[in-house]
Amino acid sequence: MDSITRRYKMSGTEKFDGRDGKAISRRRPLTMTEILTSTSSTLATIMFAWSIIRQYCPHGLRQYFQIYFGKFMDYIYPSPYVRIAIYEFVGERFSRNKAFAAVEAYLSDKLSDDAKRLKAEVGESKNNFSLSMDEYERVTDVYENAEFWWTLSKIPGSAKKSPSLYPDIDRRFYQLKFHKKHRELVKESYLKHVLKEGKEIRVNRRRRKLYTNGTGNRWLIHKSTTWSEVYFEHPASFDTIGMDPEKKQEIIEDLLTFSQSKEYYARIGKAWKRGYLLYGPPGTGKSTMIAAMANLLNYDVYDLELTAVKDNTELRKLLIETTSKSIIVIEDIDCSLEFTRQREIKKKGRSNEEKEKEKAIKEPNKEEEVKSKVTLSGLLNFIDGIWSACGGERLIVFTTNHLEKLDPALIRRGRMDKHIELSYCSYEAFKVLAKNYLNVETHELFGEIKELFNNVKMTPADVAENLMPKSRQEGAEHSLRRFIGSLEEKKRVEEKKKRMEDRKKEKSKIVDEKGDSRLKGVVFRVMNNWGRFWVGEEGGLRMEEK
Ligand SMILES: Nc1ncnc2c1ncn2[C@@H]1O[C@H](COP(=O)(O)OP(=O)(O)OP(=O)(O)O)[C@@H](O)[C@H]1O
Repeated sequence: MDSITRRYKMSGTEKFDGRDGKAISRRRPLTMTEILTSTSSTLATIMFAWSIIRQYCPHGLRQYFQIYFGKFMDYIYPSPYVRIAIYEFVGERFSRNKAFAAVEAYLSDKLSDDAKRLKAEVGESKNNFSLSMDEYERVTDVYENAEFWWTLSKIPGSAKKSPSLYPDIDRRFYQLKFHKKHRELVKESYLKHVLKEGKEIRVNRRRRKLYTNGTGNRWLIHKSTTWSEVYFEHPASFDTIGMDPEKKQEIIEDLLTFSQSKEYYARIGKAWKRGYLLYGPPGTGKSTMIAAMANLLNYDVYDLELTAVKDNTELRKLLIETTSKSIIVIEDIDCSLEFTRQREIKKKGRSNEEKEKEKAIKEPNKEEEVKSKVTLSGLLNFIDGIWSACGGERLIVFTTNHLEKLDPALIRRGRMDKHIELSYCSYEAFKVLAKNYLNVETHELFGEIKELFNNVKMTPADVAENLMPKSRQEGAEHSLRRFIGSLEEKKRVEEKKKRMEDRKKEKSKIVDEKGDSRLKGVVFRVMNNWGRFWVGEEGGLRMEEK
């Protein structure tokens, strides 16, 4: 090869003759160095071009470029995979996509041990980090022997401030990739499965809340009562409730059956809700039972203060704002409003006092606090009207100390499906409380206590208070002896009260008898003096001269 030939260009595969420009057909394979050099120079060119595009090409145009480049690549090399994107925000109003949240929860449960890019946030659960996949991490999921790949990606927003109401932020989305042969499986069941599981994980992980409706901002904001919330942290459980074990088990079974009966309620065409009426004297554990129910079923609690609700429309609004998996509670329903046998009172005619009350409700004084105009029919609609079906999976619980005062329409079966009486402490209930408060399952003093329970009525609240150790040194025996002392004292008081009542009854009986004989004497004398008396004749009456 001469010096002229050495100046010839090399293209890698063909060599050109420098004198007449014709290609010489001789070929030789590229060396490794040549491949690396040409690849890196191509990459450098692409990077350079991309950085120019990024810098000078408008955001919208860039997106078009990406889309069409993707389409072009698909045309050259058709991919057997299908991709589905689930965006974080959707719609014109940029509301958060519930599907995105469900997928996030679902995937956080599927994170494999070899996942490398994770995100830790302090979630709703107290003092706990929740881990989820970070951007561009990939999770593989297997469902019915098919493989699915999930990645979290984002479309970067423009750096410039957007003139629109909603800022042009990064748009995050989950991308689901699967082979096209699984398209039907995805459409039919996989996505539903992901949503269902994801929602369940979210519900189980959430910190439950206790809502109440107040009148705090009534005059300032919307002039209506709204729910305010705190975290629900009541520790009561059915294990700690002192009551007859069989009755307790029956309630637990009932609650669990309800919570697992979605399909059943749908099949019989009934809204998925159940009403419980808890009644009994004060301090028998009605509120404690509501907390135990919420903890058993993992439900939120809505404590509805009826006197703070302006009217039936506001009541309906509050109902719509409640979520599923919740207990709506109206405590002391007999004191809440005029629901106590309202219709019977109407029939009999109302006293002046009642008329006054009604007038006060009709013409509320603006200076005063809210005067509720919620009616019995409004409340009945709240319980089982057409609106009561929204949300589903809800318990409605009423509590009362005076069952006899309530309007029968309010508590009939179908509205209040289960009536639970919570009564004075029995020996069986005492044993549960002794176990809770003193960690004692059996004791020689239990026999004496059992005997005393046959004659003494004590509420579980009183028993609990008596069993509570009064100092750190106090042992179980000391507490039990003190408790026996209280039972005996109560027995003495009750016996004395009974004696006094008996004496009172005896006295009034004597007075009645005396009164009776005096009255008979008077009638006899009157009849004698007037010389007349009444005689019945064939069902009628006639007056006769003696
Ligand atoms: N059956 C029970 N088992 C365990 N503790 C109980 C029981 N009943 C009452 N207590 C205790 O007594 C206290 C008062 O109970 P709770 O408020 O639940 O009674 P209530 O029936 O709702 O009373 P009220 O009708 O006055 O609202 C609670 O702090 C609870 O610890």
